[in-house]
Amino acid sequence: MATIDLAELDAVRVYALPMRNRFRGITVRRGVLLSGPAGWGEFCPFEDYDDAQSVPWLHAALEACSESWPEPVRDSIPVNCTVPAVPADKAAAIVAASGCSTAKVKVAEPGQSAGEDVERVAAVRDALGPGGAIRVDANAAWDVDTAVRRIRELDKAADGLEYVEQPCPTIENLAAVRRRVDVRIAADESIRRAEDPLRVAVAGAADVAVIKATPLGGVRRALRVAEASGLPCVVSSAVETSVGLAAQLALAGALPELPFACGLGTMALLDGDVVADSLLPVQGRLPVLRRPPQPDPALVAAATPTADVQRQWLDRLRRVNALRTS
Ligand SMILES: O=C(O)CCC(=O)C1=CC=C[C@@H](O)[C@@H]1C(=O)O
Ligand SMILES: [Mg+2]
Repeated sequence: MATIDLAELDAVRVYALPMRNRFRGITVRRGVLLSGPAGWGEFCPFEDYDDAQSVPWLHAALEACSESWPEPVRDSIPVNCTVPAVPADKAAAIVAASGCSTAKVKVAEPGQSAGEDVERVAAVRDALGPGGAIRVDANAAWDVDTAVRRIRELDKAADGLEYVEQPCPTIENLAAVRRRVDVRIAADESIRRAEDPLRVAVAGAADVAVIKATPLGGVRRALRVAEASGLPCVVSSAVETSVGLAAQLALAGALPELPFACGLGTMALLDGDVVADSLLPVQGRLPVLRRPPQPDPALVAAATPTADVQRQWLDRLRRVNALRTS
């Protein structure tokens, strides 16, 4: 891969943006924007990722800075709105404000009950109307028997689920659940963290692959994973700013087939952005850009965290880069 060295970058800017609701246990999203000859990239591994796990995230950022993206085969992408594990009335308001006809609903949040999930999903169905599609994401929280029970309940509350994303932790668990329910199974963490993503397809564990350019090492690498999976793919974000999200849209734009809406409506989860023309869905779609959007200096300045946080992220960037090049 023809990536450049950190020393060759034109600019490095740390950002911190608040989340509108707690999501994946976080309330502030942080990362680093990098500028190179091809434009801007974003390095934003979640803070629970160690340095080795963060290496592909840096590959993704440097790809955006130093290479053009593959030729797209479509110019806009249908996206889902993402509903965090919020109370039912708030969930309905998020769906109504989104303009999207597909919603992805977080379920199985630690500390919440099965009843809260059912209420949230039912409220989302009311807000979407009968024509919309609902998918749920359990982030590997259930064992096989619990998954089978909960999926049946949620399928009923949703009046039909499009798919359930990562109900259980292991590929073997996913395969077992898939044999016992009628709802499609999508693999997310199993692909992101698996040594060999192909195993998911091989084990017959999933109907859909959730593919993320940012944690998989960039658009080109993610395209190879998508192809190797042999499954229909949904591109989903890693809750980047519009800079990193543009790479995910480039991936969605370049996939030969795109049978489902993608999980890329996530700018709505962040309270703010670093670019002026934020990639917020319009009538449920986002454009495929040919190059990353340019950050707005005033917005970057407004999102700049304390000197301590900047130092932590620049240290992290240097450590991960040392691993990348070793
Ligand atoms: O797919 C979407 O609708 C939005 C992205 C999303 O849900 C996620 C992004 C980043 C981290 C994850 O916990 C989460 C997911 O599990 O898919
Ligand atoms: Mg997921």
